[in-house]
Amino acid sequence: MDRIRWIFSYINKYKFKFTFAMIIVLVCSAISMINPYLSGKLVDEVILHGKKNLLISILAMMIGITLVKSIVRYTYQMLFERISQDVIFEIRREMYDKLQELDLDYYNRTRTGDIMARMTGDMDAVRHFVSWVMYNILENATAFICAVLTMAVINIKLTLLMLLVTPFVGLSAYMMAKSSNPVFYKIREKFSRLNTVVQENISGNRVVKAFAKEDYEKVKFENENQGYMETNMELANVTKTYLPILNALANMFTIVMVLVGGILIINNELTMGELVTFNGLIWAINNPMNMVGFLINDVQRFLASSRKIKILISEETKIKNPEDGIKPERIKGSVEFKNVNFEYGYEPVLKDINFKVEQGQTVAIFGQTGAGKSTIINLIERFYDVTSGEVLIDGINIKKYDLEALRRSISISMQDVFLFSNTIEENISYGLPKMDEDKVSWAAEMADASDFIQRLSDSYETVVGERGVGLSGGQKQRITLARSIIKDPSILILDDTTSSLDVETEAMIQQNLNRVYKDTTCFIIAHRISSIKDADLILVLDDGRIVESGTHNELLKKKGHYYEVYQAQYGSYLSEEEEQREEVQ
Ligand SMILES: Nc1ncnc2c1ncn2[C@@H]1O[C@H](COP(=O)(O)OP(=O)(O)OP(=O)(O)O)[C@@H](O)[C@H]1O
Repeated sequence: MDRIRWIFSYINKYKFKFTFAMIIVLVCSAISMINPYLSGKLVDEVILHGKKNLLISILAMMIGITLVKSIVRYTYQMLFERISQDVIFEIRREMYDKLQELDLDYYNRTRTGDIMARMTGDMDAVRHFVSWVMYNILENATAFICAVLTMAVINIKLTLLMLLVTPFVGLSAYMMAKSSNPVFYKIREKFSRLNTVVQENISGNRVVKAFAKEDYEKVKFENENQGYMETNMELANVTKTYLPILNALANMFTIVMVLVGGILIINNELTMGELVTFNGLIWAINNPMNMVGFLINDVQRFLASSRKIKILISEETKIKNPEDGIKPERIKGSVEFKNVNFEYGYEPVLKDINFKVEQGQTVAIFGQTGAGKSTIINLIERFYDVTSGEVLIDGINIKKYDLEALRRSISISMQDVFLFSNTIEENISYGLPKMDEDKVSWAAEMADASDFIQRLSDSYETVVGERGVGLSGGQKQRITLARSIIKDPSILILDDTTSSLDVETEAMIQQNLNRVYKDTTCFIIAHRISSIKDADLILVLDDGRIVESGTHNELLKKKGHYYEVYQAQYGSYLSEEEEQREEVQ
């Protein structure tokens, strides 16, 4: 019931259109009674009593009624279709808005295939319900009621005897609904799994090919496909059991009508014309019985799909955007972590992190993989909230900033490079209010990407990503770097952004950044000492703790973890340099 209430909360916006559509369904059902009634009159008055003068007018009325009925039916079908499209448009928009609002935590625990299933198959089930199932239920119910009333007026005895079959239809329909209900939820789940397998196979296509695992993938798909098919067969079996019963019961109406109607005619309790009217109305009794099985299935499909959509729409994001959050013209860029602890689940990932960076400084975060470097960045971007402690930007807790204003001031070039399947120009200027070609080529130059972009067949107009040319890892990194640079951020974060670049290119990019972004606070995560040695502050992270911090020279003097890595990376070159330094000292 809550899902019916839910869909009506959308339909209510079109309540005048919807009420009008319902009224004309009722009108259509009512006028559908006229032709069978006229057929009866034709038999009784024209054929049996020879009133030939009535023939033309009765036939003209029947043609007129058929025409009016067709127009009214067409009108309400179009109205329901229109309402369903409007409702779906609204739900789809709400779902998409919600997807934009949801935080990383949601995406970490939700399969992409499942989200896609909600946006496609589930939405279609809801559309079908509003555009077709609803008016069919209404049409069949009103036609049934009108027919029963008309029949009752003509002959109550025959009507009541025919209606004796109805409780059996109701019972069978109830049993069918009860048996098919769980199967629809299973089908919905299987469909989502099938979607996930396909989506992951396409996204991970290179891995599949590199490992020559096409056959393995085929088997994986085959299993899901088989599971989906079997669950659909389970539904077919339920339908197969009950549909013949419902059809047989529907035919019982005709049998009772012919049998009892015949006896009543013999007893002069019914005229031949009245039996013809009953016969003309029998479709309105039979049809709902024949349709009830299909309609039950469609309603169940709607219930299963709308549940999934409703869950997504009512999903709560953990990262709350404060009401009246601070929206500074421009954030300056000082960053402070005060006693920060953080865990994704139950395992602590960051432990008692304390550091302060002034505006314009460069901070490097250094440490083994899994030490928690990207997590620190996630907290600055407020992708997650700290478990305890505070992250301050310009001395203010980041939870007090308006999320959009905060993220607008921070630019991040991520570890996982992602390009949209669009032109390079669009990728670099992503999200900017208006395209500025000069700015795009300036950003590309800063990221040392302009040379290779100009060598591409369509230069900045080259389409990359899914349908476009393939780019090397370093080229993609440089495009994403240009995308971060063009934003003119207060805080620039380079999360392993230059790992695919050679040392000279990396040095050149860093010089460019130092020259142009003097006032921008810069966070660099890198594994190469050469990438971070000029930083104002280097934080050495180990198992979620800052174990050392200082400048390159200070850390070397400490002869701790940083020094060990330095030695490992520079080897014999290092010993010579040290000797020279000692000689100078
Ligand atoms: N979304 C997540 N859910 C649960 N645990 C996570 C999540 N992201 C990271 N972790 C865990 O948190 C720890 C720190 O991860 P993080 O990505 O910050 O490390 P990192 O130092 O950046 O590593 P790398 O250099 O490999 O990128 C790891 O143990 C990782 O398994």
